[in-house]
Amino acid sequence: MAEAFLGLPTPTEDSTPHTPCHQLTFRSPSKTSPAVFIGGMGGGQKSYTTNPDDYKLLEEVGYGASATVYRAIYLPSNDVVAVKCLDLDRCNSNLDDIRREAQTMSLIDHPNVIRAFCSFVVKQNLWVVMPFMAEGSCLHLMKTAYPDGFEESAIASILKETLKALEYLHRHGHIHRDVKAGNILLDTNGVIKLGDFGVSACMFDRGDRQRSRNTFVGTPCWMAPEVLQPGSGYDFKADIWSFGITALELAHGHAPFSKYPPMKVLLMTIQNAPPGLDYDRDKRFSKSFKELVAMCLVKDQTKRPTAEKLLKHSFFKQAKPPEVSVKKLFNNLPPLWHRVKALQLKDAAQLALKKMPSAEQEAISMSEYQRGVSAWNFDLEDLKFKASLVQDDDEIQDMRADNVNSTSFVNNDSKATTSTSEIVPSDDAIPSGDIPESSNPPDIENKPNIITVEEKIRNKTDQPSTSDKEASVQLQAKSRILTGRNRQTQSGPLTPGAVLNHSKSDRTRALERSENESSQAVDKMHHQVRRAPSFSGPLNLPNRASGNSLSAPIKPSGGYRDSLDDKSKANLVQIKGRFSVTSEDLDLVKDIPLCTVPRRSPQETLLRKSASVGDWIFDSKQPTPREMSSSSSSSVHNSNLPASVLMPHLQNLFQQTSLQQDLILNLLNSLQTSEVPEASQNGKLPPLPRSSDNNGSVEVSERERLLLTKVSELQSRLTILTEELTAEKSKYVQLQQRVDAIVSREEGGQKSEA
Ligand SMILES: Nc1ncnc2c1ncn2[C@@H]1O[C@H](COP(=O)(O)OP(=O)(O)OP(=O)(O)O)[C@@H](O)[C@H]1O
Repeated sequence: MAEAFLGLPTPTEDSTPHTPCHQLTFRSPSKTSPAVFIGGMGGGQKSYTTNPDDYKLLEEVGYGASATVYRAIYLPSNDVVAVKCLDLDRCNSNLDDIRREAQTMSLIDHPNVIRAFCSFVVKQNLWVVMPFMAEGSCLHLMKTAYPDGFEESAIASILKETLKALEYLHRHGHIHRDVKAGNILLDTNGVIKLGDFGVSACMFDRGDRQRSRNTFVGTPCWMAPEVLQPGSGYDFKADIWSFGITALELAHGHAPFSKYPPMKVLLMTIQNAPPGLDYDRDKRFSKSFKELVAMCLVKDQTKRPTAEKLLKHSFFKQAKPPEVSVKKLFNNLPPLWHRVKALQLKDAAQLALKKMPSAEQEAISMSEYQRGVSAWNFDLEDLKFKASLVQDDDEIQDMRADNVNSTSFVNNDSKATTSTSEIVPSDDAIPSGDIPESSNPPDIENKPNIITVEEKIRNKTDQPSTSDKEASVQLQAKSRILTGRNRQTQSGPLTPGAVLNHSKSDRTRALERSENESSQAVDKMHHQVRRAPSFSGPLNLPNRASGNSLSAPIKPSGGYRDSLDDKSKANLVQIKGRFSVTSEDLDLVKDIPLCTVPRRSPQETLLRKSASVGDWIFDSKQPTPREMSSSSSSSVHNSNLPASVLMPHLQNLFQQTSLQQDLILNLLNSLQTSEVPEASQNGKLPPLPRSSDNNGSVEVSERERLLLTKVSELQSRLTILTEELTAEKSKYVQLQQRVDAIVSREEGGQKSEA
């Protein structure tokens, strides 16, 4: 099996649309060039074709950051399958990468890991055909019927099966990177499989993806600290951390820190003691369960046990077969698709509450978060910077209380210890570039998926919710029926351009949505949920990208060049680093505390306020004050122009210089009035923004260094300007006298002529 992961024999290309599905085939809608590449499927399985017409898509049973999952009928055999429709236009990976990952996914062969029967492309979607897990994910189940989590016997079974899956993947050199309740799938007979491994996880987790979607959305609740640490590598032990978080999620109905905004979650994960089960609050859980969780949630990844070792933990000795402990959880529940609809309605309602314009970005994050979707896509520096700006004392107080209550089982040496009653970052809780790289286990010979944090950061989401069971039962919406044929007629041929064409895809999906002939009201709400992250542009399928990149408003988050859409680019005035200014944003200059600075037109303004975080940018296209003053004065000196021309020019120069001086002074005042100048004069860094509980452990960010440098530059420029201004003033006075003399001379001459 290891060979299967590490390298595949080249499969034979198949160009017949209806051949049994041993291939991953990229197919054009016209079917004239059906086979672009081929994947494989292990022998001894049922055959599935790569012809989309052979699949009748029924109800939607799930959706995530990048995909929508449908229950479907495979018409040739009447088998019920799940078809995951992955949105390829969210992915900048080339087709070879996708093929490689799809091949890997199709070769997975373990009873606890979802495998792909086959995959093929329909328009800009990759369809992945896989077993249908009729009870959906643990997350959906909790949201529907167990908002406070499952009982321990069910948790033990679920975790044990999940751990078997992880042990298998790790043994074959793979990191799942998305272990969470939303990816633990359940079948009616109690079978448990870990999903979302392979195509979506791998193909999107490349640097390209991050480049295409640079703004953070979502929450890093499941992410291991080392994944969040710049410069520190991580390995399969990151999955063990996520597994521990998942254990807490199953126990409480939500992941730890899930009530906090993503930015805070990131800081808390890095700085706080690890979360855990509390001896008092979690009395219903056994000591061995608490110990297991504590073993997984050790910040030093080298001290986390392997999946193999964890499987031998005493907690799993008591685990019953899932048919006994898990199957009963589904009693009396409505069908999965009704539950999913109900959850979507609820999401829509919650999102509607968050539609305050000022909270748009937070609404995006929280919406995704509540839906339990995740993506590995945010800019860590941006995130940290935003996190450092979070000054919500109330929430920080909550955080303290929460940690006091919940973090009582801290284990840094694989031994249980009781935490103190306040947040005291342990050594390994302090972000540091010194965190040791974990040594790779000898049994993993190949790690194609091991990545560095600069390339990709894991981002996972969840939020507790109450039961939707009643609402689900009441739902009488008819099922939407979309056939592969219908879908296929809705867009042009598949080309690389089409695959990456964002707006086209969106339009296509909007058309697909409009096909829905049933349950109009429900779907309207549904669409609102889907659309929510975008806030503009065409209707989007659920995905995080829509919320955080191309169509998202750039003002609240600060846009990157890559994430600016065409419209934004058209208005672009200036981009410097992460700060961008559009023509619309120029008006924001009015936000400067202009106590002493007269309002000027944007064209005259040299320093502009960024739309993103109120930073300032110097417009290099415009002449610097020095250039202006020198050119002005030289033109005055060398000119034989008449006074009537010179005068306005000099007055303008004088006014501009004064304004610039005022502007710079004003800027300095607005920057930590007393601290910054002092610090810069002393050559020290100014104090950093801190959350109240970090004990001074926030890293000095590159941005802050840049800011300080900029302040120093401004100060020296101010000094120069002041000198120049003085010189100009005296020149002005002299010139004024000369002009007066010339004028009086001319007047005298005119009088004498008269
Ligand atoms: N084989 C399946 N059978 C039934 N339901 C499924 C199946 N696969 C996925 N689902 C449902 O669809 C949801 C989304 O699927 P999946 O997690 O694979 O999508 P995704 O876009 O990769 O999500 P994310 O990246 O947010 O985890 C799952 O949480 C689950 O509820």
